[in-house]
Amino acid sequence: MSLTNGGHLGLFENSEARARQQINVAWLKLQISMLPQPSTRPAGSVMRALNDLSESDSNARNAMPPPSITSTNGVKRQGSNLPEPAQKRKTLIERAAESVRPTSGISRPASAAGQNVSSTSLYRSSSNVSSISRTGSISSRNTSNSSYTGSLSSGIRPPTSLKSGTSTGRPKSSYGSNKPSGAASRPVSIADLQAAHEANANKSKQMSLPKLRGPRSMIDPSWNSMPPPARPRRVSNSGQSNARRIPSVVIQMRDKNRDISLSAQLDRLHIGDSILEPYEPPQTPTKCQSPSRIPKASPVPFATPTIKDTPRLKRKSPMKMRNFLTPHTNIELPDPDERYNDFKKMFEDYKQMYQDTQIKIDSAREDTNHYREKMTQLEQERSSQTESIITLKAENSTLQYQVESTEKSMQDSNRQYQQRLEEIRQAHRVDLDILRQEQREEVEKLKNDHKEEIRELKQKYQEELDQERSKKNEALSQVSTQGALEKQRHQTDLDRKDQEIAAANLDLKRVESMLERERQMNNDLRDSLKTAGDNASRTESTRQGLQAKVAYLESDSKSQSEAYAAMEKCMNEAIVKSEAIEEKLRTEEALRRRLHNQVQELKGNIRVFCRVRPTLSAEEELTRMKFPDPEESTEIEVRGLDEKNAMGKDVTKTLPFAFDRVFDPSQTNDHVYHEISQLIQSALDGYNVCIFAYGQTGSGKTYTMSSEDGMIPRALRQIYSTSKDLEDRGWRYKMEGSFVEVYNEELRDLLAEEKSTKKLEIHHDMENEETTITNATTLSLDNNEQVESILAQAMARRSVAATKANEHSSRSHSVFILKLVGKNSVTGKESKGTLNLIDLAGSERIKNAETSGQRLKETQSINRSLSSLGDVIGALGQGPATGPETRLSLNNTRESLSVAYIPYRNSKLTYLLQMSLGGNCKTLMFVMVAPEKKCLGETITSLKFAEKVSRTRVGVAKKVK
Ligand SMILES: Nc1ncnc2c1ncn2[C@@H]1O[C@H](COP(=O)(O)OP(=O)(O)OP(=O)(O)O)[C@@H](O)[C@H]1O
Repeated sequence: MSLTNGGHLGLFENSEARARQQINVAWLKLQISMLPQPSTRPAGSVMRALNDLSESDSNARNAMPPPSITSTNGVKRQGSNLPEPAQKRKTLIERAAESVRPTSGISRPASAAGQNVSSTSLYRSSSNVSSISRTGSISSRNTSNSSYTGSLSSGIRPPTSLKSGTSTGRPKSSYGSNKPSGAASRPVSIADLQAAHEANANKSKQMSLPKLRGPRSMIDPSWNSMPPPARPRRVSNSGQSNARRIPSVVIQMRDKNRDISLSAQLDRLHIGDSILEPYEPPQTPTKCQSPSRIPKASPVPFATPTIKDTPRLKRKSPMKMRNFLTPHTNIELPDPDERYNDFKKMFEDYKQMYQDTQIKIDSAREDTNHYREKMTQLEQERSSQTESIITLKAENSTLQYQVESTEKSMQDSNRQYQQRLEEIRQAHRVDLDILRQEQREEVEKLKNDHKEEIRELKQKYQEELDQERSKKNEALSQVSTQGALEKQRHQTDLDRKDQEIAAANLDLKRVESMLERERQMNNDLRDSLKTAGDNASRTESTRQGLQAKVAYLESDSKSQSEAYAAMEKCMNEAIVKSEAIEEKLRTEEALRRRLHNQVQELKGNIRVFCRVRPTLSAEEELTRMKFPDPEESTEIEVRGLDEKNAMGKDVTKTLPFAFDRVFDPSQTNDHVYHEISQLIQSALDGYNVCIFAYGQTGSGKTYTMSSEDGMIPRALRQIYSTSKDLEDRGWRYKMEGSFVEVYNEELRDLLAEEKSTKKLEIHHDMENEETTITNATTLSLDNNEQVESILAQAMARRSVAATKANEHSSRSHSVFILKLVGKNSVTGKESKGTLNLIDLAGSERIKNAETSGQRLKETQSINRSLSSLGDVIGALGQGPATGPETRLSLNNTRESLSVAYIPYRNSKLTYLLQMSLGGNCKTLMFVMVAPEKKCLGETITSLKFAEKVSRTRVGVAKKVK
């Protein structure tokens, strides 16, 4: 739409511009044609001007650069292609007036040459205007062209700067066109003027005015580039001359400001040898007022020549008036006839020029009419274009309105759609909320139902579970009760079976021993029987002989009496032999006991066994120990503490120890007891046997002595069993046991009632070599059940005592004393032995123990008693070991003190064990060793003490009387 409008407008403006240019050119031609023809030079000037115009026209047509090319002075036109802001549309007349409106460049004074020669100035001025107009035409043409090509730059007009460059737009063919404007100050000589006039005259001859006329302007494209009617610049009349005043022809244009006076121009002609005045530019630039209307052909634009400007010329150059001709001027005047002829010729020229001009006017009138027609057509076209534009604008407005209404309706519909959408969304949201609420309620309801169901199910299952559990519990309790009963019954049966087995074993052993004895006796009896058989056979033969004798005696009574006496003699001899055999058997039993005792004596009266318990924790660091003789098992090597030798080097010694027997950690209580069982037998044989365990706390003393399979229970069982075996040989034993402890140098009864406050005291019967503890509870070991009872009670008391005195459980020496009194009913012999099984308190260094108060007292007491034990053993080893003498000397006589002093009274423990230590008793010491390295110090101390004891020889044990 805009393109079409632009195209229409551009076309219209082009037409308008062309019309205006045509009018201007016609107007110019008309003016030129109306000019009075000078006789010679002016005509030349006019012709030159027309020729310039033609050349300008030609130049414009032929050498006109494209719209974007530079102007004639080489300066590129600026902004010719730039769109101008929209302007108020003007009428064709106004535009025509604008195109001829003089610019500053136009009003600029012409060159000096133009100023000095009026005609030249006029035509050059015309040329200038023509060039300006051509420039304008260029602009118009450019506009026209751009209207077709650019179609958006229809309103582009030549920039003012281009218009102002009139000096640059001067045609090259114009007079002085090759001169720079700055050279205008040079005075022009008459010779120059004449040369110029002649040149113009020659050109005017070549010039054909009719070429400007004719309908060519309508069909020739170059006509479009014709300049607008150039308005002759008002030439100032400043050019004064001291020459004679010559009536000048003034061409008065419609605008009197633009009067061009030929007379003034003629005044500038140099007459004679007068000095030509330099051109003086007008004080104020001449304004070329554009006609508000297209000039009509009717008014006569020319005025009659006047000379009214002459005084003004005089007035402007008062100084030069002195050079005017005066009656006194001595100047040789030219010939009047010649001057007349010149004037006449000039007149003819003017006349001719007038006629030509008249012809031109006519032609111009025709052109004007033609232009008017054209104008009318153009006006019609314009109006039609305007109407079409209006129509198009209306259509555009309608379309815009439709577009706006459509957009508005679209916006409305969109808004309605949005509203509808929002309503739908709102409704959807509401529905969704309702649905959500319903679903939430439903879910809640379902949850509640499920919870209720779950709760009911839980309750139901819980009840069932409880019932099932109660049933199970009942069944379990029944089963457990039955199991417990069954277990108890089984345990009872088991115990009974064990007892039966033990009894059976004992019986078996007893039977075996009895069998052995019976076998022996049988053998003896067989021997006796054999002897008796022999005797009987002999007796029988004797009897038979006697019977024969009786028979003979009957026949001979004397011979019978002699046979009876022989038989009686044989019988008496058999009885004697049998008695001799029994005596021999008793003698052999005594020999066995003696040999057994000798074996024990060979082993030593104080023997030392070493036992290393196994480690109780795998994380503990152990002492490096070696058992170098696994077969004999009598040595042990202990890697000692780190020490520094004399050189200051770290030295770790390996300490070897040798004992009667060494038990490594793998050895059990069974292995240990097997080694001491012969010693237990000695107690039955009437010896005092003392077995004690020595060692630091936690080294395994109680485990070895008092545990269920320890030495005490095993000893009791063996003693009871052996005593029963000896019954077959006539021995009857009475066994009484007591269990005491020595705590802080006090005796406590472990078998007494809990609330017993009886004080225990030790009494030695040196005559009977018997030790008694007053107020101590003694349990009799008369049968197998009693043995187990004593063991159980002793262990219970021991545990009760340990529990009761837990704070001093390892702080006391426990002593189990079993007295064995036997009597052989056959031989009538008696034996008294005592078995002392002692679990000593743990040896402990005070500096290692956190001891204070009661604890310190306990430790001191323990250490003192242990030290006394060592002293006693050491004294026994150093003494004469005479046995009874020693005891007697210790207890009864001061004289014997010199023999040996055994410090039994230094502690309750040694005093209690006085009868069990020394030459007439068999002593076995267990040195218990803990394998942990943290116990290494105590271990070495214990081993050294045990080694000292082991080296002690206390004489030969004797049977207690
Ligand atoms: N040969 C062993 N085999 C297995 N465990 C043992 C052995 N010897 C000792 N023990 C264990 O070592 C721990 C300490 O032993 P026990 O109580 O006999 O030492 P103790 O020397 O009597 O101590 P205390 O002097 O404090 O009474 C016990 O738990 C015991 O069972």
